[in-house]
Amino acid sequence: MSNLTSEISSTMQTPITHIIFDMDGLLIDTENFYTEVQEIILARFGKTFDWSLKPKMMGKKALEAAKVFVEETGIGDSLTPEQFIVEREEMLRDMFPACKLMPGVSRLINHLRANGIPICVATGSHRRHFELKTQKHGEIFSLMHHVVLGDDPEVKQGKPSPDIFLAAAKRFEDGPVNPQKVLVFEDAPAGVTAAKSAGMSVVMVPDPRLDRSYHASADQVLSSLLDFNPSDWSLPPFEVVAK
Ligand SMILES: O=P(O)(O)OC[C@H](O)CO
Ligand SMILES: [Mg+2]
Repeated sequence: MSNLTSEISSTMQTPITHIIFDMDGLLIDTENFYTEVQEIILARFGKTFDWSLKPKMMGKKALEAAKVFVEETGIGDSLTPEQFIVEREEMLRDMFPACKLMPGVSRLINHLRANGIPICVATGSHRRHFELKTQKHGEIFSLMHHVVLGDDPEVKQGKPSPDIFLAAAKRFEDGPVNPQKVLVFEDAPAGVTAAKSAGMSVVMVPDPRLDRSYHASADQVLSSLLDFNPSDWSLPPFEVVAK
């Protein structure tokens, strides 16, 4: 995989004080499960699921993504968005509990906590999926100050609307936090748009299969959280391990 590490594209006016993490595809590898299940469903209709459709779905609330899926694949006469969700659900609920943390998550979260940087999660996932996905990752998620879910009453519209990030910025202990002081980590184009619309800075960690044209609105693009350098954002540096 080529290294994507890019220079920060905007000049920071205000130092970053708070961090918001996306979840699916950023903290945990669940986006691959969605892809796998959608491939299986489309195969039934003699069609293939590919990476031109994936970016239009990822990061969005379930029903919004389902509508895109049936419309764009032209299977709307045979499967409604609601039926698609039911069919997908049966497979996903068995897969989610086995999800893994993405590379670099543990090191980064523990580092930010150890340095007193307030952190939280803003995910399009609803409560039931969140519980399944985090079953084995309680330790990491317990380090988050709060979690805002896609079915939260304050999240009127899912990503790419800024609702979820603005709600997340309000709920920090010392909130509401000025969006200019917030750094968001995202993998999805809809999430990057949502964070930029909220007035926040964004580090994008995209799947390598995502077309590079989607990278343009992020402030920094990385191949992996392992490549994140806190000093780029005037955050406390990782400790150098003595040899
Ligand atoms: O990427 P997230 O965490 O906002 O999750 C969104 C959906 O549940 C999956 O695309
Ligand atoms: Mg995501």
